[in-house]
Amino acid sequence: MTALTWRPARCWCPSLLQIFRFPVAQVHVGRPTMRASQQDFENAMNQVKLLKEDPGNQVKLKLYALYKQATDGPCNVPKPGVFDLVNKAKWEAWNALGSLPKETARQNYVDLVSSLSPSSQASSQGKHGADEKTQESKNIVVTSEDGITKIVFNRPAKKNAITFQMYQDIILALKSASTDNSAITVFTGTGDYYCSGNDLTNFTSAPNGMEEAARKGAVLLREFVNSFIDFPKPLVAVVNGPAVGISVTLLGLFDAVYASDTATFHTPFSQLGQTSEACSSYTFPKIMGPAKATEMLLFGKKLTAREAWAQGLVSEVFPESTFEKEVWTRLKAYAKLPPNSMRISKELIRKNEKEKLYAVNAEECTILQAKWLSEECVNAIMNFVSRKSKL
Ligand SMILES: CCCCCCCCCC/C=C\CC(=O)SCCNC(=O)CCNC(=O)[C@H](O)C(C)(C)COP(=O)(O)OP(=O)(O)OC[C@H]1O[C@@H](n2cnc3c(N)ncnc32)[C@H](O)[C@@H]1OP(=O)(O)O
Repeated sequence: MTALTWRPARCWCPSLLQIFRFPVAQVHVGRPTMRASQQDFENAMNQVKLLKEDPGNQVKLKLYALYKQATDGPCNVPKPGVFDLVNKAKWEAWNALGSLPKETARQNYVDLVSSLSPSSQASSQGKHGADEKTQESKNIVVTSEDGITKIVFNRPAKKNAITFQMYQDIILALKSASTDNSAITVFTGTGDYYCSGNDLTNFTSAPNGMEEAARKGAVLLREFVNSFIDFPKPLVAVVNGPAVGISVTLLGLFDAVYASDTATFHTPFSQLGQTSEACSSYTFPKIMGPAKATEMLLFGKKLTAREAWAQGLVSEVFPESTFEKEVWTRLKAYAKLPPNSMRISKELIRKNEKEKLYAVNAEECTILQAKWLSEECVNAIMNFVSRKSKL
């Protein structure tokens, strides 16, 4: 990205003023601890003007994005042209905040400004030292180190099944990672599983009835998958063990997938009375051809890591004994590549597909919303919950 000029307190460049007015320490994943008042927000804006050191382009972009979100709400202007690099980067940073509420943006802005004390400025300028923990919720852990933001499914006692809260945490983690200092973002799992897919008990607690739960589930799923479609940096899956359901279908939206030879890939949607999601009804036939996609998505055929590699879903398979070492060594090297080149190349690959992906996602969610209310699905889930069936 073209360097964004930093002018300390007394010599503001009017054309860049908007960028520097509104620092964002970090986009909090999880709930803000308190609400910032308008006065806190204005104080923070004044504090920014007093910063003596340039906080770096990434922080300036975050400041800009949070300011716009806090004042104007979600991004509502057309995207600048591909060669208008600075305005495009600003637009992307703002747009990446999606529907983040104004109050949350204001709070994040205030938090960011207060974090830009001399001691915290080093990390916000991308000087990666020791492991910099950016977010931790119980079941999704996010860390950033060596130019890599790592998002970890961390619920090994339940084979990393994804709860309703985890979907929301991942959406926020991706938003934050899209504008942090890292070059690439990686998903992996704790324990023997990569992820066992949707937590099937998500369907069993519906205080306002199943129809309402299914409606909310479809809205959440659509936003969740869109956050993968839109993610601007290289997105890599380090599949450390078996993957089930939505954790498999999402792989079609990743840029690279590295698998241990202990990994398996299983999408038992028909067995569960459900249908495909995460755009897999489009990406899987495209990746592996319709005949192989049918075996997975309709018949629930489980693939070994090598089969998944042969069908183009996995980039490379490593022996379990050397998996972690080899993969992370490679990823650290990739993370040193010029980040903007990688982003732009990804954009070139993704941009012709985006409208199609949004449309497929929307349709899959509508169909699933109805399927979740079907007898086939309810019975399958009840059988799992009452321990009558397993994959
Ligand atoms: C209406 C509201 C909707 C809201 C939904 C929001 C969006 C959803 C969108 C996505 C929809 C669906 C896509 C999918 O992902 S479908 C795939 C779902 N996954 C499964 O069917 C896997 C079920 N699990 C198993 O079959 C087995 O557990 C296993 C993974 C094969 C592992 O077997 P194991 O013998 O090695 O281990 P096990 O003892 O069974 O598991 C240990 C404990 O973990 C619990 N657990 C495992 N997976 C899940 C899961 N997916 N959901 C909930 N719990 C899971 C298991 O119950 C054990 O718990 P406990 O020790 O007995 O307490």
